[in-house]
Amino acid sequence: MEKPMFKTVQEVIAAGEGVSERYLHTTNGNDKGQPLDILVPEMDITAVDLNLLLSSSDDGREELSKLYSVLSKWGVVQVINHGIAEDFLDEIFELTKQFFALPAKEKQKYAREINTLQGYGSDMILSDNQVLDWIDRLYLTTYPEDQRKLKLWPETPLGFRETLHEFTMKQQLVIKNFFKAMARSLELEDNCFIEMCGEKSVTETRFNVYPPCPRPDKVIGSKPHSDGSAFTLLLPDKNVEGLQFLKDGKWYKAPIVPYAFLINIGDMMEIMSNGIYKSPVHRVVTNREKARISVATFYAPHEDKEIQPVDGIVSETRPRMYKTIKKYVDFYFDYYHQGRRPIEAAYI
Ligand SMILES: O=C(O)CCC(=O)C(=O)O
Ligand SMILES: [Fe+2]
Repeated sequence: MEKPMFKTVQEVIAAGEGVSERYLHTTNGNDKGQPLDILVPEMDITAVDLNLLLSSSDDGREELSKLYSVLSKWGVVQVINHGIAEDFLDEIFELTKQFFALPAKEKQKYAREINTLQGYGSDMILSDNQVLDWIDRLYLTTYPEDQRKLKLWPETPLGFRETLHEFTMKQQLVIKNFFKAMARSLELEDNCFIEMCGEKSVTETRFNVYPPCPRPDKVIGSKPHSDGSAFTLLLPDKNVEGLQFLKDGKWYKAPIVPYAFLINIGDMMEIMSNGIYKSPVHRVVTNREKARISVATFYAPHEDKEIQPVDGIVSETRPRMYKTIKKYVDFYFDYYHQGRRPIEAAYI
């Protein structure tokens, strides 16, 4: 059960309250008290061209092997030439900015209710010692259309709803194509992943704002986690860094590639690929001067679908590493807010 809700970060700032204890990472195991704002090296992830990935030319095959190497090394890739126009993506960012700039009262019309996920506000607070993230977000199920809670879809700024609908439909195509490319990169049947996820798969879009934070050394924007999705299409801020990925115990910052989708593997794809593509742990650090915005879309199988390593990926040399799982979301957030990896529950 959820604990009583707190103010949003924007409300805390507006009230001039400063950073309360609830946001502070002390020596609770989060990098053993190391400041959160230390400089970290940049990841060497290459960008892949989605259009090229799907062509059956020699260049296409070369692009697929690039995809294989970057995903098996990092679990995250920059995807360019994905078919969504740059001005449309600018519009998404503009509407996100405008929504978070609305007066608190207006945003509260779309507020998340206690014990639910969708809507505007903070993330769920599941225990008294959960360290709070310096983030406000608007979280909406966007697909299938009959799963939408339209009363939580902002009517202001004007055009938000229509543009989010259009964005969702455009992303469906990127998702299908990316699944196909991943299957080909593993020499599997084109539709194996998408079929396991099923027609009733869900997409959810999470609009994030990380306001400027006076204590970037002790306060985190988004605590270390891996996504519970099959994969996540992320549009990170084009101007403000903050997203970092963990590899072999070290943090690396994600490079900014304007208008690319940064796609990261989620736990469901880690299971379906039998661990060849791993769902990376990532976090967002805060910034003293600048607000940061991002828009993340999670694609996940319907909770009733059984997810397991796909046919053709398990062999004598690579035995099955994951159980068959279902209703992942039921325990995901409990693990998440304790800073634990829910995928551990799926290991054989
Ligand atoms: O803001 C970002 O860049 C990442 C957000 C994220 O990891 C998430 O929403 O799951
Ligand atoms: Fe994430």
